Amino acid sequence: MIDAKTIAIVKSTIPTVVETGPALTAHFYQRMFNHNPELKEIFNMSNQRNGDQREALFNAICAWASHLETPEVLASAVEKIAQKHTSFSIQPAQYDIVGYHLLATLKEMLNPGQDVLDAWGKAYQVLAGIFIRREAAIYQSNQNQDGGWQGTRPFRLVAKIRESETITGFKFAAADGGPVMPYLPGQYTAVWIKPAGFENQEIRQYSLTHQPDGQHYSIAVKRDDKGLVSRWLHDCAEPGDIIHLAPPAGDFYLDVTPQTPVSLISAGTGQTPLLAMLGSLARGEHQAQVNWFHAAENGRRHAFAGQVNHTGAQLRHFTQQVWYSKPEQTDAIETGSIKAGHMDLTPYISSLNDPQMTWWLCGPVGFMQFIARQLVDNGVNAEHIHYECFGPHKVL
Ligand SMILES: NC(=O)C1=CN([C@@H]2O[C@H](COP(=O)(O)OP(=O)(O)OC[C@H]3O[C@@H](n4cnc5c(N)ncnc54)[C@H](OP(=O)(O)O)[C@@H]3O)[C@@H](O)[C@H]2O)C=CC1
Repeated sequence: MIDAKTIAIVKSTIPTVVETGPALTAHFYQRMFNHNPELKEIFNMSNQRNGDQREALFNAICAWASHLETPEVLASAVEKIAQKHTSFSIQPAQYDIVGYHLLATLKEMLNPGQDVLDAWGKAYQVLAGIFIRREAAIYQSNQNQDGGWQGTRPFRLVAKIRESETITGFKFAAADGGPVMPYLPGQYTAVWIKPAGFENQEIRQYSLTHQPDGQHYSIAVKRDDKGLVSRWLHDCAEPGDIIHLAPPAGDFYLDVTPQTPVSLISAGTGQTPLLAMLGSLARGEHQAQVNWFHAAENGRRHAFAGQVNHTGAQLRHFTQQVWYSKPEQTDAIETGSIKAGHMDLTPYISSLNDPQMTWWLCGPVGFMQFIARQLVDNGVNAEHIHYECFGPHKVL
């Protein structure tokens, strides 16, 4: 609980902090990486370069400062971040480092006086305590599961499967040959790598694409010409290689009754968490309607078509529609379920808009905004729309 005086002081300084925003976060990160360069092994340095990480930290701090009296409003945001932190194996001592540099940054940039620094210090300690306790609980729960572990565990790459021109699947088994803990459909693992030639260790989250089998984890990765980790996985990783993985985590997972209708809506590699959801619906012999809507550039870039057809065929009530934004002559447009152009759900929403329908979105943020707008404009209850942004979270 934070006392009223502290809340009043922190709140009174929010406008100054917002005004100084980008300069403040730039100073903070520069300071922290200068003094504690070991943190470069944990932070995604690509997100540092494009500013996403800075924006995310700044937004999180402002959200916290604005809701000091009602922290429960931030419960789902806290859970999302805590889950992600566990895949980075964040430890309590790292909160002390961040807190130290945060206060030093406020002092150096704003020189607001000791009362203000003390108030921000107290508010930060409370927030850090919430994360530390939640993350400790997740670590403990992972450790206690059959096949669970804390931190990272060496896995052997057992298969590398080309799923489209740009997307490749990677299947891993624990290097010790032991079982691996289950996960919920939609959760991710994190890949930890530092191959020769990398300046820092890099950690990236990838959604788990298949059903838990107690022995393997499968992910799928789009090769990004500028992406350090995706290029390494595509171009260098070979079956037999040892790669370290974090335990599965994430708060975006399918949690529905067998009677709940489900629409899974994705673009590009955004389909990866939804593939696991589709698989779990088939495995659970889902009673209600299941719809698969997917956008890809063209047939060469349309991954997992076979897996979706195969899984969909096991479902009692299944429909599928696919859109190609840049179709090629060889693509069978307007035959079967493939259309040209961007995804347009308008013709489907009214027929699908069972009040119980749940909508699960994953893809580029702009795509999810585009689809969420179509849904909401056509009367879908926003509370039935679930989505995930990889990288720092955005509100649709
Ligand atoms: N668990 C998670 O949260 C995961 C999230 N992702 C995210 O999913 C995204 C996948 O990206 P990627 O595979 O590169 O997708 P692409 O850029 O290849 O896009 C796939 C399709 O979506 C269309 N599209 C993209 N943006 C829009 C838009 N604003 N409105 C309408 N249609 C759009 C594209 O059309 P066009 O050709 O016109 O661009 C294309 O047809 C990434 O942002 C990634 O971070 C991926 C995996 C897991």
